[in-house]
Amino acid sequence: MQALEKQFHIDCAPGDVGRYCILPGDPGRCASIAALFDGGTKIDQNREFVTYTGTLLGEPVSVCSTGIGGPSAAIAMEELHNCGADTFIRVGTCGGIDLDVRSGDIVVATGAIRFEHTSREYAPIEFPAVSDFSVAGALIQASKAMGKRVHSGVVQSKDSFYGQHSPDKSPVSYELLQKWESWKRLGVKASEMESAALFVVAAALGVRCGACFHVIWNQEREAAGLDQDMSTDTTAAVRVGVEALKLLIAADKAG
Ligand SMILES: O=P(O)(O)O[C@H]1O[C@H](CO)[C@@H](O)[C@H]1O
Ligand SMILES: O=c1cc[nH]c(=O)[nH]1
Repeated sequence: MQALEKQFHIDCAPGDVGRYCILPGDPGRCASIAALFDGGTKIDQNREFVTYTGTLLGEPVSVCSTGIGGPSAAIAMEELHNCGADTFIRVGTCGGIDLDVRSGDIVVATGAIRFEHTSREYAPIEFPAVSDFSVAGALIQASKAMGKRVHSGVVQSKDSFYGQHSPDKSPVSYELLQKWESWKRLGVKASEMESAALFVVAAALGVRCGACFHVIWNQEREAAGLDQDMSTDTTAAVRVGVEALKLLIAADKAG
């Protein structure tokens, strides 16, 4: 399809969004992210895609929700790119896998397991889903500056939320359970749903993408009888994403 002026899903056109974009999954997170921009104002809302634009350090920046899963995340990234964006930070939630990852911590993805199908329509499975190095570095630096407990490493991206949480109910439980055991033994930090698609689409488009997450819970800590609360306040992860964007803007301005 030819690139339209007004993009088919996000309903934005070139000039509506900044070069720098934050991508939450949840549309309900957009207003609070835009509140951290200077002059953040709502541009449009269509389906799961809610877009605001403002500035940070004088540079136009946007937030656009992706909805849940790789297909809609890939659409958001492609259409934002068509409007001029080239630097993306996913700010999401995740469930911890590694026992050291606790509720309320921050996870920064260095790479993502491609246990989803969207990325296969952009690159052969041998191609790794990796975060942009400078974006991951900015996210780790911002987390530490805020005094947060932060973990960096590989996350698992999947298509089925309940395949993670109720694998026994699935007719393919044999595969879900065996691979989950592999993720644990390989030191995978957490599970979420969009990063693999975003990292691979970013590679296909030649743009930068990183991701940070608020840890809601850790089912492995619960299974091991370790302390385990539920944490739903994503404020810190949102601030990490915005502060990281400022670090990237400042570095880009410095050349
Ligand atoms: O909180 P968000 O960004 O949506 O991220 C996580 O939460 C959703 C599942 O509850 C999935 O989208 C997963 O990746
Ligand atoms: O456990 C979780 C929490 C958030 N998102 C997921 O995909 N899994």
